Amino acid sequence: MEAPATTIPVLTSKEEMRAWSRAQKKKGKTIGFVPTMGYLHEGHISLVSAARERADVVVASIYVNPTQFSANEDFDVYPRDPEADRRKLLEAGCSVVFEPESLYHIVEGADDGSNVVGRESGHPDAHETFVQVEKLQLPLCGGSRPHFFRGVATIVAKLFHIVEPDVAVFGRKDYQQWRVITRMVRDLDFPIEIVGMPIAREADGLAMSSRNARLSAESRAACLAIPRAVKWAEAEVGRGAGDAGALASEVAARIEAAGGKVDYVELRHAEHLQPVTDLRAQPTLLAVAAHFPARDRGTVRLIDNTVLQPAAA
Ligand SMILES: Nc1ncnc2c1ncn2[C@@H]1O[C@H](COP(=O)(O)OP(=O)(O)OP(=O)(O)O)[C@@H](O)[C@H]1O
Ligand SMILES: CC(C)(CO)[C@@H](O)C(=O)[O-]
Ligand code: BAL
Repeated sequence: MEAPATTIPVLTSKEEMRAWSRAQKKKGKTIGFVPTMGYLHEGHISLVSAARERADVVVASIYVNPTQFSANEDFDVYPRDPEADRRKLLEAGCSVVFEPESLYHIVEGADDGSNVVGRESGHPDAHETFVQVEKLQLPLCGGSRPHFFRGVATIVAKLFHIVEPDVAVFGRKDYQQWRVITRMVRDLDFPIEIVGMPIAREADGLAMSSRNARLSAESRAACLAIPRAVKWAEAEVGRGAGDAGALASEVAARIEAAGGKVDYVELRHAEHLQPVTDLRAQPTLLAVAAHFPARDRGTVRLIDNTVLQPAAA
């Protein structure tokens, strides 16, 4: 009997990754794919498990994608721990990890290599092709991070071309991202099934997120106002509340009262993300983003959401 592997194979170039996937396909295997930015937690592992249930082999990628960050965001301090990530992925039954150094065209000697929005190379041969999901990318996280979904859709399209998966798994913590990718795949005919998995939470209710590691101790306690306000909203709508504006104001007030700085609290159609006013008319996405002080510098921006089900008539 073959001894179980003690390390996970790490692929670092596009060519190696594509060759691995094509070799699997030749053997008749289906490929599941979990794109991540690393610093993995149980939320990511739930996506790997979901991919394993749906495909014969599973690829996870770890790549902190510069084009979805602006120059004043946390690209440089984004938490990283590739050794721990590889151990967790091996344990979770992932087949290989794709850890490219850069996925953007580097012009030798002319490029700073960052591609962070606002500090890209101005070289005429630099990367300049982007995917935009024109309307779905605008509200919510796209409002406060206008560069964000352009970067996400572009890197996910590139990763799909390199990994060539049959199924790709995303978390519904990043609800709008899941909708944007689902729309991109439909509109651009990627032959890939997109799966959205529920939010994994800490025991006290906080949505798991790599960025939680940057919260100060005080913020870690205070930010529980977010999941508590989300739960309160679920109960209110269960009791028959219908006024979207009033519900959003109260959720925001609860987060601000705990010391958070609200970025947005919005109620939108769960599928196409258009604003809604009557919560009794359809399942409605309640999406929240708020800043709490970080332990190093600045703030940590946390997101959470739920789909509110109207009370039975
Ligand atoms: N708590 C969670 N439950 C389910 N899926 C999650 C959770 N957190 C992240 N994911 C999913 O994992 C994938 C990779 O996300 P990413 O690596 O950015 O992790 P993250 O914890 O969301 O990081 P960040 O703190 O930057 O938002 C995405 O599809 C994301 O939605
Ligand atoms: C999908 C993704 C890996 C693209 O960089 C990222 O946005 C994330 O981790 O959610
Ligand atoms: N999980 C979303 C990645 C980002 O906020 O950049």
